[in-house]
Amino acid sequence: KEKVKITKEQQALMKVVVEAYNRHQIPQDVAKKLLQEQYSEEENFLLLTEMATSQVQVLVEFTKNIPGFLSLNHEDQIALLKGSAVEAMFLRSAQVFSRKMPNGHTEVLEERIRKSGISEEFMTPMFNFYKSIGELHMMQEEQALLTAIAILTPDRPYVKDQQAVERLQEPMLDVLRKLCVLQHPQEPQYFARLLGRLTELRTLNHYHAEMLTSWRMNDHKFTPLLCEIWDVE
Ligand SMILES: CCOC(=O)c1ccc(NC(=O)c2c3c(nn2-c2ccccc2)CCN(S(=O)(=O)c2cccs2)C3)cc1
Repeated sequence: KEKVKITKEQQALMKVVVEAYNRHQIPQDVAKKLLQEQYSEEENFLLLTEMATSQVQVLVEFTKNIPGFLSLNHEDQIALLKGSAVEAMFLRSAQVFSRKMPNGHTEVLEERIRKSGISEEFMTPMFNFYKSIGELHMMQEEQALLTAIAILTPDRPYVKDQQAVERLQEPMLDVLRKLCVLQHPQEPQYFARLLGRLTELRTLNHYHAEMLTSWRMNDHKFTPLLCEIWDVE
């Protein structure tokens, strides 16, 4: 049984990624608003738009701190951000949702999101994903690395130099694999389960695209940043 050991460089890489990941959380006032007063469907939608917009800003800051990302070809940097924006938001949403919130808060939050004008057929896969992430009880290191791995997916549309992206993604996969072995010795398949969530996450891209179309039908407005990153309007 080879002794799994995280090297000094891998420790350093993990530290940079986790610190960048933790630097931004949902602005407390916004999250509080989502949990408090009664809101109309319209106001819930606006709150989610506000939160999703701040999430994109956070995603860009986080991504810039991924070692090596800024040395990628500029067009490829944009292609990776646009290709992973929805997945990164739902990964982050799942972590917010499954965080030990004071009991009752999760239900209220779920209620708000259900009453925000999002079509029903999108809700089920979204909440199933939140629950499947919650069941993993991921450590913050695992959450941060998994988000970086999702962003550094080489086969996003329009990425030209896929090898350069693979060279950044591989060290992340390697340290996450070692971390899973060390943190979950009784669960040899834990790493595989984490990567399986990335596959489930890709299906949410499809649902999200459908959702955007349905919103545009009943002319819901998004912020310029969301329109830019989601390629709408
Ligand atoms: C500053 C750092 O920001 C964060 O950490 C952060 C984390 C999570 C979120 N999440 C969300 O905005 C969000 C959305 C949904 N749920 N949900 C959510 C919020 C809290 C907990 C769990 C889930 C469904 C629809 N989308 S949407 O983008 O399609 C949308 C629909 C309508 C207009 S925009 C958004 C935002 C910021």
